[in-house]
Amino acid sequence: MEAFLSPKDSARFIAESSQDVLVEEEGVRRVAEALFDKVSAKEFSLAGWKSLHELNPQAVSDDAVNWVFLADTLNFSFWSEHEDCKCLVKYRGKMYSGYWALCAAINRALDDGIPITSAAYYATMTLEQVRHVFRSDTDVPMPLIEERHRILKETGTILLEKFGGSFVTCVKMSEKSAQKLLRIVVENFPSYRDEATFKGKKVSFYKRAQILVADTWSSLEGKGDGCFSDISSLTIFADYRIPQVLVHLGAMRYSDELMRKLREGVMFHSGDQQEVEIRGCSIWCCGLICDHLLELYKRKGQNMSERINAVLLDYYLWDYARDHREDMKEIPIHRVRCIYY
Ligand SMILES: Nc1nc2c(c(CN[C@H]3C=C[C@H](O)[C@@H]3O)cn2[C@@H]2O[C@H](COP(=O)(O)O)[C@@H](O)[C@H]2O)c(=O)[nH]1
Repeated sequence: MEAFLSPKDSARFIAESSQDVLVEEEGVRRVAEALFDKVSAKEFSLAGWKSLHELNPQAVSDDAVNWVFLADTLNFSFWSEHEDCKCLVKYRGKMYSGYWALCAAINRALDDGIPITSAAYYATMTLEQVRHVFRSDTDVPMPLIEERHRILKETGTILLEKFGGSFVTCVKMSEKSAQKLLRIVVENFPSYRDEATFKGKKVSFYKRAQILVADTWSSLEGKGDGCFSDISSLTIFADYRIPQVLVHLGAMRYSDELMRKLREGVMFHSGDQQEVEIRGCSIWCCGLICDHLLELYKRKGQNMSERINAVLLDYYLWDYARDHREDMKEIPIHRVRCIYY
């Protein structure tokens, strides 16, 4: 059977023949120049994963790695039909939305003595128990709760049967290779197979699998089993926020026809040509931004390959998008209900 192109090769292929999404070379250069002084900031650092995000586990431990595995297994589709009517989770006096609502619900369950990060527990949860753990503090529930229940059972069962119930087993099997861990995840856990067919070719994005490897790297602080020698081989994670911020910053552009559909709130389906173009061009665009950033430092005699990679660029842009929601409201997200991002 024909193999899937890697996310990087998929992005190149998609960007070369994309019709409704364009990577703006001049915009890429401008974004790289604007980020030049940010590279040394904590928002662009591995340490920022913990220091900037109070809900992320702060310890270097097996529990933290299994927390990351659970969070990234459910890390998809948080957008709501109406911005002012969405799932919110209150945790320790603070309201969280979107992806952070998921993390707040996980930590709320742990505080309540529910072993939600243990595969032995989530492999056998009932739908009612899943509804309770991920309950919203508004009358808008977390989207796709039935799918989340199905994925918890499937993923938990596989982790128990093949890896002794802990994602740490997978990490150790990867022998400090990000690509090997990515392969272990995609080959063993079906819900992570974020793939499509584009103009006759089998392409992949592996958004949740790649962010799982990245978050594992961050949780282990890039040390010990998490000292991935090839972490720079990952691409950014093609979600629905990164495209929005790339268009907002002028590094990417949508055709008038696509922008009209986005503004009308048209629902796309995973694998649609325009949806694949948005995701593939986002990956390609960020790869070019990284390349240009490295080049700018190289011209100053500095090799920044340890400080600049797609993971850290992604984290920075994603957090930027979170903090500039109001500025970006003219650029609609693309709406897909799926389990991949
Ligand atoms: N590309 C990219 N996509 C990311 C993340 C994260 C969370 N990572 C955080 C954890 C540690 C890091 O420091 C990050 O701060 C979630 N998502 C995706 O966004 C969407 C949710 O958006 P909203 O509805 O606004 O919450 C949804 O598709 C989700 O899968 C990321 O980092 N990069």
